Amino acid sequence: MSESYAGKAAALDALDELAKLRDRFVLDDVVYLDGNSLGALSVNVAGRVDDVVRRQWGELRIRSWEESGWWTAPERIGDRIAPLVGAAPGQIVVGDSTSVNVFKALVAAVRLAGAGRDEIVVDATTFPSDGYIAASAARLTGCELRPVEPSAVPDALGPRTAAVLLNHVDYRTGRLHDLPALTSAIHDAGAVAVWDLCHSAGALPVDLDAHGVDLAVGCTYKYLNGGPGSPAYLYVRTGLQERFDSPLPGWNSHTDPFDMSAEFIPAPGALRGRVGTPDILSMLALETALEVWDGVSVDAVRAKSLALGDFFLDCVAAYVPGGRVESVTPSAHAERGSQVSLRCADAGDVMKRLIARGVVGDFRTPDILRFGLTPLYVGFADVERAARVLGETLG
Ligand SMILES: Cc1ncc(COP(=O)(O)O)c(C=O)c1O
Ligand SMILES: Nc1c(O)cccc1C(=O)C[C@H](N)C(=O)O
Repeated sequence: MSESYAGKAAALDALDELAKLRDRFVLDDVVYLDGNSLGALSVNVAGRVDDVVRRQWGELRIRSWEESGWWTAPERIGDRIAPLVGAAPGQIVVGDSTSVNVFKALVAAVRLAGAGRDEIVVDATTFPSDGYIAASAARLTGCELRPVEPSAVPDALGPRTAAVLLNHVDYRTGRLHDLPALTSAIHDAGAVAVWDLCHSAGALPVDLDAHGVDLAVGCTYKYLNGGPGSPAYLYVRTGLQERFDSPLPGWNSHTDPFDMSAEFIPAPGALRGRVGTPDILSMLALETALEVWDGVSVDAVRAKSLALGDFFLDCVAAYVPGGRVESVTPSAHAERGSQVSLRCADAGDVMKRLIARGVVGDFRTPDILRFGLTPLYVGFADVERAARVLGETLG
């Protein structure tokens, strides 16, 4: 049986048009299925960081803010991310962590919603940071916080709803939520839609502009491979930019930072989503990491991601003794992100054993084995091996 799945994997890899992209990354013979936590290093990054450190910083020093394009990096790199999430230029700035951008977006969303709306709806299954920040944002803005399962959000909306914070893909189960339908329901209720794209950007089409999303945030260290702690991003739809009132106005959000005036006059457009001095080393590493996307279509990435997920699940069904694992990731393509999550007894120990045998995924409490599928560098033979080693580990 193992040979037949190995044979199928080889045939699928031979037909895979994205397979050649693997050479753009620094990889070894480990099966790396943790790109949904930390994406792999792309080959161009080390040289760029070396140049930024030695020449731009070491030799040009302060001149680099202008001459090396440091000052405009947040919006320039935002525009580089924009096509990957279906956004026209001028709507994304890069900087700060996702958590900080969730705070900016959510408080700004409540301010955009206006008087009389005093309720924040938050995804009840959310990644913890978003939940903690939503609770704090609610206290700060005098709103009530309502945690609601994403599928129940339409029924929970009402005239009091100011803002809704949702995850596009659930970090634990890999479930993809219906962004177009939920955004539309939120708008019908007169509220502002804020989406967290951490687990979807770079893995599947998001189409922010087409679906009229108001505000969005995401990290860049997962499917965008920006590196550990690489800066996050904030999307502010063009039509809302002039009313976007950031709860963190810093000198970099000002229309004329070097005016150093006591009065705050927000920068035009998405730039007002900036706060303080950008983290240049991480930001320029990210800019270089994004070069791997040159000539790559997000639709092709999505098609491969789904095929990898289907094949992995087939291999798991074939190799893993019955009843030892249960997929909590929906099988329907329209409901699946780019990971497969398996519920498993002793999942923490099982993952340690997999990692010791060269299959790297991760464990999420209480009982989830998480396998991230990054189509830019994961192949069908990788997922066949992962399932085989899982079967041997549990056998
Ligand atoms: C969905 C989601 N939101 C927010 C975060 C937090 O991101 P950060 O650590 O960049 O603040 C993460 C991951 O850490 C995440 O998966
Ligand atoms: N940001 C991370 C980190 O610095 C260390 C380990 C993991 C992470 C993560 O991103 C976790 C991730 N958001 C998750 O989906 O679980």
